Amino acid sequence: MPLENNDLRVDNLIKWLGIPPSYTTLRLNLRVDTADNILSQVQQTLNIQCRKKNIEEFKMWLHPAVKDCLVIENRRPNNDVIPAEKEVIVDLLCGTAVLRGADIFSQGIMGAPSNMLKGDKVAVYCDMEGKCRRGAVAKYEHTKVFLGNGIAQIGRDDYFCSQDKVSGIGILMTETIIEAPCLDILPELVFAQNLPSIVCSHVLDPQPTDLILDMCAAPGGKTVHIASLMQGKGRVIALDKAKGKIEKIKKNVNLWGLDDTVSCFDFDARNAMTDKELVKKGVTDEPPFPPEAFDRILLDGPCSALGQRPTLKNNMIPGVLKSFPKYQKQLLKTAIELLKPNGILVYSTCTVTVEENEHQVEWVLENFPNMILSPQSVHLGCHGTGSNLSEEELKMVQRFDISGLDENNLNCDNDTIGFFIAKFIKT
Ligand SMILES: C[S@@+](CC[C@H](N)C(=O)[O-])C[C@H]1O[C@@H](n2cnc3c(N)ncnc32)[C@H](O)[C@@H]1O
Repeated sequence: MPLENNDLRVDNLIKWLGIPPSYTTLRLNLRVDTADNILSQVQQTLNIQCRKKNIEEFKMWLHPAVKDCLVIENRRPNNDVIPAEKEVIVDLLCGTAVLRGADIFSQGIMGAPSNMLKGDKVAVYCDMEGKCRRGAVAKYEHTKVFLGNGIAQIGRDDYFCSQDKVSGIGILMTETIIEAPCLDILPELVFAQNLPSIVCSHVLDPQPTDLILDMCAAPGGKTVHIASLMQGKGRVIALDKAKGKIEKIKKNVNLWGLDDTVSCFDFDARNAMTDKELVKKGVTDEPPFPPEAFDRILLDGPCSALGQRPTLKNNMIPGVLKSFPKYQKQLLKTAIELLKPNGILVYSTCTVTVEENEHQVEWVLENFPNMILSPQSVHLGCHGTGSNLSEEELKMVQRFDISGLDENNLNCDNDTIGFFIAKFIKT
């Protein structure tokens, strides 16, 4: 949509950030079955889910341009959902997941009335201020947002008073403001991932003989995708600075049977290149690595995440926001040093700021004359914006731009999260 005025674009951005995308996308494990067969298994599984919730079945189809992507259409029911009398409070994280189709796990319940019994219809609210104490009984009087109604799977006493650890689904969401499938299904066959993230690994275009570095890998969504596209051959090295997240990558790698080709390390990727001593000894198989060691590198690093949808509340403070570009440059510099000549670097973020996106591309082109900006083979997003990049260069980067979304022109390629992808070749 031609939104010339910047203020209008910001208003539009804020509006759409608060609303979840109208489509859910799943990445398919084509190493174990065909796309058509996986689609019918997903359909059967979700149809059972729909019958249980007494809602219409979801429409789904294979994405015409992304071979391992299944698209499911979410719904915004026309009739208003009237809140049930008994109120359950969940935290912000859980509330956001509900808007994208999740049911509520027992651990996600913060407050529930003393008379809540198994089978009761309850209204679920998200605690916007983080003030609800676990086990609260009284009606929550701080700011809360209604998410929909659900059916309690066990009574209040079983949640908060039982000696046994309670797990599993606590509230089955049956009447929601947005109807989206609950994606806790078929983990060996499908991985819930936003469309731009799926596109990102295709842009890297990993080849079976490659040695690939995934610099900021946790929880491993793209690591697993890259290794799958390499057909279980070659090698992927996955780094993440957060030690606690490495197990998550390993779990995802293991689920799709890719342990033999992926190695995971908790390591600060800014320090992933080493001195010349190790170079003399040849390529090491753990970090740090010698210069020019990798055929392809993905830098899907830390960012302000301002493209995530829905965002019910944003806690970003200016100081933190401003710190990202400098940090990303440190990672970019290391990535460029670690890349072989003719190697490919893909830089991506899930944020909308020009400083973390187009300006970083400008910085790479200005400071590393051996890096050439390259067109992207799956290009579903818009062109870049707001920088000194030439028209030609802006066309080569890919921006999933929610500030330009138009109610009357929504499709699975544009009604998704805000995301940015740039691809470089090292000469
Ligand atoms: C956007 S997330 C990555 C998502 C991941 N690529 C995926 O697709 O599942 C960014 C990650 O960067 C990690 N990180 C931040 N600074 C890092 C650093 N200096 N070195 C390695 N990882 C870092 C964070 O712990 C976080 O897990």
